[in-house]
Amino acid sequence: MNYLTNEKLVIVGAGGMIGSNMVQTALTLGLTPNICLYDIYEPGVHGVFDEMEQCAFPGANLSYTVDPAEAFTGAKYIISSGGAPRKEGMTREDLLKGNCKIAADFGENIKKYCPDVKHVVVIFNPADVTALTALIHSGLKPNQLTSLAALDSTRLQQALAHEFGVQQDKVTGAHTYGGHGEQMAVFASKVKIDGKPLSEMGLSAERWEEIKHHTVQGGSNIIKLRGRSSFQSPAYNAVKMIEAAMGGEKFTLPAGCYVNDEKLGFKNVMMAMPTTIDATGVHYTEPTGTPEEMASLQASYEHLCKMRDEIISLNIIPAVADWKKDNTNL
Ligand SMILES: O=C(O)C[C@H](O)C(=O)O
Repeated sequence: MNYLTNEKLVIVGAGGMIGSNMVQTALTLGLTPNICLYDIYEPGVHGVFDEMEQCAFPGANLSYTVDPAEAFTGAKYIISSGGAPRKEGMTREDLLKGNCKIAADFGENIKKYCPDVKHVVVIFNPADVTALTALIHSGLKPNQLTSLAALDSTRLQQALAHEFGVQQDKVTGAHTYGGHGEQMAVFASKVKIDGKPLSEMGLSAERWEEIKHHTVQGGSNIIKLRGRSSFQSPAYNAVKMIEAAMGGEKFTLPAGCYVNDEKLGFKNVMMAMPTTIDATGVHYTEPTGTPEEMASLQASYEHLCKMRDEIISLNIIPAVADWKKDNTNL
């Protein structure tokens, strides 16, 4: 097996459904043989470790631990699904306080044990705010950390593919920006169906609203269908982001990234933007769209600011001016 790199990848929350899927996907895609499975629940992570070894991936060099020092030391790439998942009837934001505290500890562990880590992906909810929390506590540079949001774009792509009876990869430009929550901004203006602009496909305004709703409710729909929150699609998307950061196939779906941009008017938040992830990290470009789309992005941004300010008021992250003193990269 030719792996992309030999550097250490740590999967946080490896004993859970998302975590175990990430381990398997990373090995199947041949990212690195050196994967450390970390979780606080020993039997769970031990069980996943045993199963992964029993898959007998050629050349794999797996380890598992419940000790953060052992897990993080020497890590060059980390994906964390280490927060609580939501249950039916909850929004992602109901997890804000508990999961942001977990994200703060996660960031501190990075600072303490692996400050030279290359790229980190945070995918537990509300992902934009947990990722911001981890970034602030870790001391990493903004282009070294991304969060889950791409899933909303693949859901939009899926819905449009079904609508027009085309293969999913024939739908391009189906992107959502802003937060990975009820206030995400779903953009239509760049969508093409098999090369033809969506505006020329005869989609009614009413049907577009339904597709938008399906996209926004994508995570809740999985919970209704499966009785638990999604795990295969976030796992796959997260591993693809790390693959890109390792120098593999570029990741071009909108990922959550840190934005502090006077010109764009988006300041001190993590949000989904038009992004590319490659071996140099995550890079964003300016989102463009119709006035309505830009207004929905502005509303999504303002909502993210409110969540950020809530965790500042809970002392989980410092006030903006203070976090900039602690992490001059931001
Ligand atoms: O919706 C969830 O709770 C999980 C994830 O964020 C998703 O979008 O599927």
